[in-house]
Parts: sequence; C-alpha cells; structure tokens
Amino acid sequence: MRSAKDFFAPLAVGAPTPVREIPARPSRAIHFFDPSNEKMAAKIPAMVGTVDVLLGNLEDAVKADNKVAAREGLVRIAQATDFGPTQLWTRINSLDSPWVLDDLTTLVPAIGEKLDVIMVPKVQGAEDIHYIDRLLAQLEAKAGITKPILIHAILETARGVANVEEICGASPRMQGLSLGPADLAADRKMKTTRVGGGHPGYLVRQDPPRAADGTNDINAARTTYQQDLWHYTIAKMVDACAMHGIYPYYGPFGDIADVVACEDQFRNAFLLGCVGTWSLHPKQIEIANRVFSPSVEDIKHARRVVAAMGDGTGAVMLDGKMEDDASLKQCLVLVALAEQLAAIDPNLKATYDAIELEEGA
Ligand SMILES: CC(C)(COP(=O)(O)OP(=O)(O)OC[C@H]1O[C@@H](n2cnc3c(N)ncnc32)[C@H](O)[C@@H]1OP(=O)(O)O)[C@@H](O)C(=O)NCCC(=O)NCCSC(=O)C[C@H](O)C(=O)O
Ligand SMILES: [Mg+2]
Repeated sequence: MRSAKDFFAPLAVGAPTPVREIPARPSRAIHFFDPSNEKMAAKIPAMVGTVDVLLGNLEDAVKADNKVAAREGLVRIAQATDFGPTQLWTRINSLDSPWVLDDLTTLVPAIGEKLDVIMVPKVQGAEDIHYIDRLLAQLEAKAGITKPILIHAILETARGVANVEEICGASPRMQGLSLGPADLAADRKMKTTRVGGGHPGYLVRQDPPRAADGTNDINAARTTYQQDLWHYTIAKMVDACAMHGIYPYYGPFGDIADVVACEDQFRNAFLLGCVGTWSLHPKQIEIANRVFSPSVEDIKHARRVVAAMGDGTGAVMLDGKMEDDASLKQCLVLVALAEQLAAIDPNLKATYDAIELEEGA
C-alpha cells in the first residue's frame, strides 16, 4: 500500500509532478477518428475548434493490419496540427494486446507534450491503472515531458464495473471514465447486439384492465414503456467519478442514422451527471455539443434562483415552487458549466449573454 503522502510524488525520477485537481475542461464530444483512414485523417485539421476533443483511435474499429499505420498516422497528424482550444486524446490498444507497449513507447516521446489524455480500454481494476501510471512516468521522464498525461478508463467489463471506485481513485492522473456498452454487454453476456442505446425487449407494461367478469384482461392492448439498459451502470459510474473528483462520460451510440434516439441517449447521460459523450461520426458532434450544453431555459431559471436566494440560505417561493440552499447548488452546477463552455464557445457565449440582456431589459 502506498502512503497517502506519496500519492502526489512522481512515480519516476524526472517525471512531472502529478496534478492535484483534474481541470474542468469542456469535453462535450470526444470525437473518434481512425488515423490510418486517409479520408478521415484528412478531415481532422479542419475539425479543430469545432469539437472539444479529437481522439485518435488505435483500438477496436482499427483493422489489425492497420495498427502500425494508425499509430504512425496519429504521430504525423499531431506533429503537423495546431490544436488550439481542442484537446488531443488517444485510445491505446488493450493491455493484453500485442500493440499496447509500442503504442505508449512511440506516442509519449513523439507527441507526449501535445497529448492531453490517454484512454485505456477494458480496464479491470486498479492494477491496470497502476501499470499505466508507472510506465507513463518513466516515459515522460525519459522524454522530458513537462505536464503529466492524464488517464481515462473505459468501463467495459463486469469486473471493471465491480471495481469502479478503486479504478477512479487509483492515480492522480485519473481524468474520467466512459461507458463501453458493446464490450460490457458481451462481457456480461447481455443479449443485446447493439452498440449502446435501448432495446425494444427491455420494457415494462401497463397493468391489465379489468374484464367484465372481474378478472384481469391480460390480452387487452396495453402500453409498454421501453427502459434504459444502461441506467444502472451510468449512475454507478457517475457516483464513483463524483466521489473522486473526475469526469463521467457516456460512450458510443452505434446507430449513426438514428440521430433522434442518439440525442435521447446523450440527454439521459447529461441529466444523470455525465459531462460528455463519444461521437463516432461528424453528424453526432452537433448533437453532443447541443445536449451537453445547458439550455437557455435552464440558465434563465438557474440565474433567477441565484438572484432570488440572496445570501444562499433559507427558502423562497418561485413560480409556485420551493427553492432553498440545495436547489441553489443544483442551479450553480448549471451556471458554472455555462461559464466554462462560454469561455471556449463564442456562439454559446452570445446565447448566454443575450439572456442577461433580456433580463436587464
Ligand atoms: C461509422 C463509420 C464507419 C461510417 O463511415 P462512412 O461509411 O464513411 O460514413 P459516411 O459516408 O456517412 O461519411 C461521410 C464523410 O465523413 C467522413 N467521416 C466518417 N466518419 C468520420 C469520423 N469519425 N471522423 C472524421 N470524418 C469521418 C467520411 O470519411 C466521409 O468523408 P467524404 O467521403 O470525404 O465525404 C465511420 O464514421 C467510423 O469509422 N467512425 C468511427 C468508428 C469508431 O471509432 N469506432 C470505435 C468506437 S466505438 C467502440 O469502440 C465500442 C466501445 O469500445 C464499446 O465497447 O462499447
Ligand atoms: Mg470497447
């Protein structure tokens, strides 16, 4: 066991000092691209500034024959691109794969100063994070990297879900977690073949009406309500992240054509506490940016509550509803998020500023 006093000491001589707090950087969409796909890769420089995070994916969805080309492609893109306000992340191959060691030993020296976060797939427990933590420290020290690269774990095994709290607390580098619904479904032996989203078979049904003879008419038409297969895991992930001061994200929504259901899934995650999601196709970026930004109505209401609550204590009535210290805190979550997003998104800033003008008018 490490002493608490050692937790913020570098794990290699010459490695940068670990951060004490994970900065709250906007990351509404983590946009995946395959650096070995020339058409996709060519689009990346023009996407800078349109999305909060660009992620060069080296793991699943990259063909085995293209693993080296993807790694080298990411190095080329990162070296040639000024990312401005957009973060650069990568998803490395899984820790039991033949590629992961070369991923890390190539990327850190070549583009370590530009890489904000490394996403680690199929994390099972704290031991996986400890391995990456030490190796990153050694590579950072060797390469003279000045800012620690953060770690993001994907929750996509049953063991990972069971160990979610120890994963979040395993290293000061831990930036956040994403749900990996496809691998998780397979690992749990769930019977959905979809990449995220709901399932029409996972439902509850309205009670049966009474028949004339007083029995339940189970054959009558009854409304069914589709349920969210991922509610339990997302809620568990959000609690573990909040407890450790790191950030939870939804993951992939594979039905690219169904932008309506995609928006619903993203919004459920936003309401439950997630700060962002993955986008797999350019059309999902706009959805994520919109859904993971507080709406004008949310901000209008939040600012009214803040104003009405004065010194922040006691209870007041607003539009027939009670507001108090606790609901004020809920409103402050939205106001703080709006301020962070407005700082990097001029369109949102204009939208939120217009609310103030309207109120002042
Ligand atoms: C899903 C796709 C395979 C679809 O690609 P495609 O058929 O080419 O789509 P379109 O014809 O609609 O594309 C239009 C143009 O846009 C470009 N494009 C497509 N996707 C991207 C992208 N992600 N970034 C940048 N540009 C993109 C196309 O090249 C077209 O260009 P042009 O012809 O010049 O107009 C594809 O979108 C894709 O591969 N997406 C990424 C998939 C991915 O990363 N999957 C892994 C993450 S999900 C996962 O791993 C599961 C998870 O771990 C779990 O366990 O749950
Ligand atoms: Mg996966």
